[in-house]
Amino acid sequence: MKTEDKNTVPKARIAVIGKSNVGKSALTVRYLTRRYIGEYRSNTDLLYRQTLTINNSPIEVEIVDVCSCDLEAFPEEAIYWADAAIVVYDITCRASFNQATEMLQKVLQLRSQLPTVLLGNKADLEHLRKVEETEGRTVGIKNNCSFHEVSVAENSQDIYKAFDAVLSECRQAPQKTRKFSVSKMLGTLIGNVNTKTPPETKQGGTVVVCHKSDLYKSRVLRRRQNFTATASL
Ligand SMILES: Nc1nc2c(ncn2[C@@H]2O[C@H](COP(=O)(O)OP(=O)(O)OP(=O)(O)O)[C@@H](O)[C@H]2O)c(=O)[nH]1
Repeated sequence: MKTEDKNTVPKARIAVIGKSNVGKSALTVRYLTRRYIGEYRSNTDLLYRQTLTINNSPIEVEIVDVCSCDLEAFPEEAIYWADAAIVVYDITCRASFNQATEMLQKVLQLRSQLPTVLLGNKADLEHLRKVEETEGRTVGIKNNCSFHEVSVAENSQDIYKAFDAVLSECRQAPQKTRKFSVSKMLGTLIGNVNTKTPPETKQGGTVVVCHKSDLYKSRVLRRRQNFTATASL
């Protein structure tokens, strides 16, 4: 987490990763907007930015929703970029669980102290379940990270608990040295070399649509604002 000085709002970055179609975009949008949007275009990474209040204190949160379209490659840059990771699988898809398990291990190899959560999504589809809850819990325990089964569709309260807990952990973590600042990177992402922050929307959030391979090189392809209104995301 980055804190620039006493008066600035602390910042935290979360990478949401997992196999394609597990519900990463739905999860991120649900957490930030409380809304469920069923269908998303999914050929780009999305960077969300919003100021939230956690434990009565503001925190500026950036969440990268990593697109899984590129042969399911491990999103290493996102993990180096992040202050926390949320690894998602779909309880109706064994392959997504296997991939989440591998991803979790890789995350912790690269960043052993990174606050990490394992989420088994689509818990509403009990009749299609292929992964038992105990299996997820066991992987969580083995990797020393918290675990929840959730349904983004049904607005499980554990979604908020998981994000809020990881953000609280970020806030408590000592500041780490960054290769580049959040504001500078975002400023560059939106094509503003003066590093001014993008205008806030009424809901206080912005979403930046980024090309997967260019996100961490700070090159923007397109910008959207007011993501709560862009239901086609
Ligand atoms: N039944 C059910 N469907 C869900 C849930 N969460 C997401 N979905 C659906 O799962 C599909 C994939 O959701 P996305 O959010 O696009 O998944 P993603 O992981 O971002 O997919 P990629 O962008 O391909 O990586 C969509 O049809 C969602 O409506 C859930 O909790 N329950």
